[in-house]
Amino acid sequence: MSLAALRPIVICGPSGTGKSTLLKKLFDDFPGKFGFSISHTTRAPRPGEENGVSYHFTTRESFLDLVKADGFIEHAEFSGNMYGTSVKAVEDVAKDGGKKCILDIDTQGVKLIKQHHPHLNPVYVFIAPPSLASLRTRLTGRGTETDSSLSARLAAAIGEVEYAKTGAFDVVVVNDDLERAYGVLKGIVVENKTEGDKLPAFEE
Ligand SMILES: Nc1ncnc2c1ncn2[C@@H]1O[C@H](COP(=O)(O)OP(=O)(O)OP(=O)(O)O)[C@@H](O)[C@H]1O
Repeated sequence: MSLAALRPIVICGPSGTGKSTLLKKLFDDFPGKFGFSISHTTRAPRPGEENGVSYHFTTRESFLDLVKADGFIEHAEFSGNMYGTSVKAVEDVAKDGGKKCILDIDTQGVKLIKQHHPHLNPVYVFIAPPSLASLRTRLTGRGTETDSSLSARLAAAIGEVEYAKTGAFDVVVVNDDLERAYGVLKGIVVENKTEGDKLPAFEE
């Protein structure tokens, strides 16, 4: 398949909106068609982890060199180790792996790609909840949140929805009924369709 047909797919949407659920269905249905990029990290490999497979293991010095060279789409430090998604790792999924790269990132990451790495030319997909009330129900139902993490995620969701309202995404998928939403997502990422759903007004 041509590299143009293997444009990376950026999947973005509020926490709890169902991104992982939808992507799991896609990976299960189309084994070998999609891939995630391999991240860089400065942490030491654990037993069984292979360089270039689990992660690109690197020294802090080379990691920082790559940061300076604007080689990362996003990077962050967690408990003393640096982690990042490099531009090259995303390109390699198509070039070396022959797969479409799926990037599950937040709106900050979307903004960084648009500002610093537009040549990646991804298809930007926003996964929207049907309403903020349903997002609250899903996050509560998942059983992973405390009161404060729930409030933080809902506050972040409002900011993400506001960003989506600016037209930053090529296409929107409203995850109301899972099978219906999956059908729309599949149309976009497998059949290269450009029609999605209308972004809800979120006026509650
Ligand atoms: N269409 C749907 N209808 C009802 N529940 C759903 C639907 N899609 C997903 N869910 C449920 O909503 C919860 C959140 O889904 P999921 O974990 O996939 O969200 P996420 O967007 O990946 O969140 P995060 O960004 O925090 O990883 C899960 O419990 C999931 O089973």
